[in-house]
Amino acid sequence: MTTSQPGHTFQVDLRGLVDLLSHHLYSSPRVYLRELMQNAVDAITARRVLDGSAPARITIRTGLSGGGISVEDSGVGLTESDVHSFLATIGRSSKRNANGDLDLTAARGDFIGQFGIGLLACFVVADEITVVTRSAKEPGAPAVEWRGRSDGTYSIRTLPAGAVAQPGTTVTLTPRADGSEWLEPRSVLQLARHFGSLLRYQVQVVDRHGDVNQVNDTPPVWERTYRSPLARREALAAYGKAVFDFVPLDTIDLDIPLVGLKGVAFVLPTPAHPTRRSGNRVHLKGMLLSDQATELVPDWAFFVACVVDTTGLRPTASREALYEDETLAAVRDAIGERVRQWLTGLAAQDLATLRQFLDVHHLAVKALARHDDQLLALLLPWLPFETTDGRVSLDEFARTHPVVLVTQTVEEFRQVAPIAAAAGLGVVNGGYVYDRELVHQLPQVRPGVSVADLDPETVTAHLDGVDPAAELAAAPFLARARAVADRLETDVALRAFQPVGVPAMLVDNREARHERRRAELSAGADDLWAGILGSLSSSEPRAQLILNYLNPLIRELSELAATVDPQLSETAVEALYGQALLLSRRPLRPSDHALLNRSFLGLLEFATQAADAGTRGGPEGTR
Ligand SMILES: Nc1ncnc2c1ncn2[C@@H]1O[C@H](COP(=O)(O)OP(=O)(O)OP(=O)(O)O)[C@@H](O)[C@H]1O
Repeated sequence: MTTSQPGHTFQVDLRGLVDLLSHHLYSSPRVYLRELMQNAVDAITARRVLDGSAPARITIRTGLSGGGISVEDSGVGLTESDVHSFLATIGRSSKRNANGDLDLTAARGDFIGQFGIGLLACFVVADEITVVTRSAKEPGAPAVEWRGRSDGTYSIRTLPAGAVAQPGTTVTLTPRADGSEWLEPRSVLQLARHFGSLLRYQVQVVDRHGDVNQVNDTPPVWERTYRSPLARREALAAYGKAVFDFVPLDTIDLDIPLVGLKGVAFVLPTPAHPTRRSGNRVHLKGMLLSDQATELVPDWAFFVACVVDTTGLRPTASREALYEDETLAAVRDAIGERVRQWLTGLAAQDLATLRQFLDVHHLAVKALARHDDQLLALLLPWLPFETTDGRVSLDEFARTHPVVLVTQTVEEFRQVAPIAAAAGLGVVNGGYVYDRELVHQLPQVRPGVSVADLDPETVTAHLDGVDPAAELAAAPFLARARAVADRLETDVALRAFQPVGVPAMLVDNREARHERRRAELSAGADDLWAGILGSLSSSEPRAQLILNYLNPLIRELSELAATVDPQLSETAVEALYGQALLLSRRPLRPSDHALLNRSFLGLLEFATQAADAGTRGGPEGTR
């Protein structure tokens, strides 16, 4: 029979707990200074609830003897019993309500801290923390000195009356052997500026010579008053340059009262890669929480980098990231909506900036417009595409081409663009990511425009036929050309097209290419596979080698076919095929390389023989 034991309480290994919370919660030792500044800010906030005119000063002193630093604040201070219950009890915080529960309203509204563990971060860089404090709530109570050590022990003593002149707290750190670099004067000033640039109370760093450096520059640049909108824009741009090291293309004001969020989205002046998102800087009540908060803006808005200060978002316990909750999701949506409004505003009133923006970020906008009908309607006509008329907006293109043809791949576009353009067809390169999908959505936005996929037959159909007599005269050459092309699974046609300089064009589509690949495999396969591959054979159109009758070389080859060495005609056809293949800019297969090689060497041989024959037949002594 089991008997239930009276309640036991967990035992805590203090050394282990201190080690866990100080060394393993945070990503870097540097957060120690953030925790100290944050406690100082919270203490001043608490004192100002008692006395609205109380001083609000935070002084960080560096270069103390032994290499330590101290952080002194004019905050609310602690009585002896406060010290026992808050400083010396891990996990207890004065920033919760009386019954010990987290009073979220007060903690979020007024204080930065809430967990009761922040001070322990100092043990990453310090062996000992000394807190000398005098309470503003009980001015008659003596000042108290508390010494906490990284092994989890502490001592406490009351100081004689008059030892501390004013209410407030001074926290002093004695460095650890391996943490002293973080307490060096230069690191301290850098860290204080990094974390504290937007803190609302004055923060100064004073070195051992008494030189004073300001840490913060309040109010934030977006909350100041300016002579003119231009002066404001310039100030924001200068701030963007200082923080992100780029001059923004434009700035977007952010203001979400629901979570007390204000700040600015800086539009990147150069293209950003969607997967390499810019780091947003999130301050919580002035204190920098993260400079890598990608979660603050929707994925699609990767072309902005934000700096915001908020009172209403929750930090994780390490205070290095935002807590992912519904509020954060709502903030993300609100920022997305603001960026969208900015784009709408540009389309309505500032086309020059819109064009500048699209030049840089069209890819981002294309990604976004696919899922956003409003934005699609707004921006699709302005988006630049590669077309047979050059790089133009779809609106411009559709004005001159009532039927907009779009290719499926870049190589299809490369292959047919010059010929289609010469034949009066309007083709858009749909091979880049999102482009084909977007072009097909154009009729929704611009009714009356029609969009169709371009197929090779459309192009061939638009090329002029050749006069029957000329075709007849070219019959012997065409017969030889067909024999060669047949081995390459290709048909041959004679047409007249521009530009004249192009002797032959290979019109092909994906199905035809698959068909050729299947034939190649089937030729090299054993009986079983050849049978299976053969059964997959389809009657899709083959690739077409279209010879240009307007081209002088083709004309000569067709006219002289009867008198030319058949071997030369065949090599010439192979060379034309090879050249058309190169023009199509398609990746070459080993068999294509072999063909190019063969035909080039073949032509060289014919040329050498011809030169040789010419020399022999020439006057004596010319050799
Ligand atoms: N400079 C200070 N002035 C007055 N009280 C302080 C000061 N620093 C710390 N304290 C007291 O010590 C308590 C514990 O501080 P600690 O930094 O560990 O946690 P916290 O600030 O309450 O919460 P968090 O872990 O979120 O930072 C605080 O709640 C506060 O009561």
